[in-house]
Amino acid sequence: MPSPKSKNPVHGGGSPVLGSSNGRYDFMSLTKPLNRSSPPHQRQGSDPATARLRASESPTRRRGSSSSTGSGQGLPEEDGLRLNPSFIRVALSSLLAIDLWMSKTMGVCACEDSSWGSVRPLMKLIEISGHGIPWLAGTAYCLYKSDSATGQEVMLNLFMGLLLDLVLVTIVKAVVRRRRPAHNRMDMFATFSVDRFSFPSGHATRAAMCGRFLLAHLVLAAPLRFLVVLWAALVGLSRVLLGRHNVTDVMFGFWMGYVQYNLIEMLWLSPQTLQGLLGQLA
Ligand SMILES: CC(C)=CCC/C(C)=C/COP(=O)(O)O
Repeated sequence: MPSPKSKNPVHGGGSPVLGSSNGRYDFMSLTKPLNRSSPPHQRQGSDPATARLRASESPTRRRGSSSSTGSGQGLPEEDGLRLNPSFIRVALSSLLAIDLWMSKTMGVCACEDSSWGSVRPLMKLIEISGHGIPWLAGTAYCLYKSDSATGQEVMLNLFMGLLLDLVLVTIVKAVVRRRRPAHNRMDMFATFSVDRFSFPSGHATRAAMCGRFLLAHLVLAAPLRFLVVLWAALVGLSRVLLGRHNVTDVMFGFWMGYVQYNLIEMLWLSPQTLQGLLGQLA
């Protein structure tokens, strides 16, 4: 008499073609027919074709097929469910491999001895142009110096946007915790502890957000507008050339900064809102 385990060939991580003679389970060849002494329900699918089909199934799928007791019904649906996650996993790991390879290849200013090491000082200058401190200090200074209500409104919203950017980037970096590329030298000035992580690039978010802000509110002349776009692109590119970031950190940073600008527009502080807020505080 078969043991309870052999009645349910699905459990125990074993194959439906487990032999159970004298109480022991042995893996049997999947291409050989099952032992004649097996009960009829175990002999289902004992022909070589079905056995091969089962052999190609993963343990998870075998688990899932217990309800159809080897009838084969429901397989196409299960195939759809199982193929997708593995396809996504393969696609993601391929993307990651390409990202790491591209980032390493492009990190040509990562140190002075790198192939483009002589350009490193220029890249570091571009880095400073996208750093949070000059942007916060510059905006606060313009806010203080501005004598028109419109100017103050614009500068205040830019200042709030810069703070929002710092908070959001900190949160995402702390959650994702992706390490910076191995070839990066951590010699950036004024960093927070969360800046040991690289995803997303804070410089890229700031460049995209401030770039959009400048284009929408401050820079109208066409040649200057081109320079703003060029500057934002160079800030992003310099992150990879300096070896600070992987390409995907910068791409995501650009996207995040772009969306952050939409957020600034949505939460725009008008003088009336500001007066209301200040009135509530007083
Ligand atoms: C200290 C302040 C106000 C901001 C820190 C700015 C900073 C160093 C961000 C890191 O940027 P990446 O993520 O692009 O390396």
